[in-house]
Amino acid sequence: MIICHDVHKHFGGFHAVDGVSLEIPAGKITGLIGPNGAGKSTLFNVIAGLYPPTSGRVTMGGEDITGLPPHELFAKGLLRTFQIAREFSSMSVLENLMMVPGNQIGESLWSTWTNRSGIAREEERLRAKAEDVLEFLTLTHLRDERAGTMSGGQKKLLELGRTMMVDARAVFLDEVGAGVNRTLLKTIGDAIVRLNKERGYTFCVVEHDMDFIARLCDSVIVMAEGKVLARGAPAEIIRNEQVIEAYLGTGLKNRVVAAGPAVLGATAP
Ligand SMILES: Nc1ncnc2c1ncn2[C@@H]1O[C@H](COP(=O)(O)OP(=O)(O)OP(=O)(O)O)[C@@H](O)[C@H]1O
Repeated sequence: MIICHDVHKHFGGFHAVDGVSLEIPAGKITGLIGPNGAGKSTLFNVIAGLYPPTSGRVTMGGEDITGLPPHELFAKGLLRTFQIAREFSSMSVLENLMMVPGNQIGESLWSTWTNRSGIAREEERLRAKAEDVLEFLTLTHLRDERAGTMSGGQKKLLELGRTMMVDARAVFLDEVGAGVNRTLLKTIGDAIVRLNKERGYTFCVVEHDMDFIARLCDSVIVMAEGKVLARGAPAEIIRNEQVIEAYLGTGLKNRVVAAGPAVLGATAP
């Protein structure tokens, strides 16, 4: 379980995250939603070690991980993906996956002279693992394509695949559905559910598409203006008046309740 204890992140006088305490239960899929500028990405960045918090603590499984750099969190199995997928565009899809695990034997110049068979075995192991990941994500047909030629949605699947090359425990996904077509979004959603059910991944998902959140998440945390506004099952959250007001303003709330969840899926004004 990952717990934020009264986390603050200030940029000058601006309180982007303003006293957030929340729990992300192990082995569950938790949604993090809120209007634009609510502080979701900033909180992700604090948890994933990209920003030190101004104050407060983050723990994982009882261990204090506050302010640890991303590579140390990566080694502990905590990974964050980005709104814009980052791939090595001139390398093949397969090579992008094989790049992920750090400290490969072949990375040291000395070992390239002294341990050639060890390097070959390591490469074979990585290749087999990458092939498994491609099959899991239904990307095998793209294995030799240059990653830069993939569609936005395929790049997001590849990013999910990169988390599978290491023993991830907790994965933070930032707007994995943004700009992705419905078919690929379903593939991404299915992969998340399978990783959760079959491999025990813990997920925390920032997403504006409420249908996607409702399909995937066990519970949803709502942030607004740097604070936690509400927490509950997706069905409760889409009917929570405070949440609707935070997204759209009081005057529109009756229309939202009548229209159902998809309206919350629209990017807030
Ligand atoms: N590095 C920064 N310096 C100054 N202000 C920042 C910085 N990063 C974020 N902010 C501000 O903090 C607030 C919260 O931004 P954040 O990106 O965390 O919101 P968000 O909930 O993820 O929004 P969105 O859904 O639009 O991605 C915004 O007002 C943003 O302008």
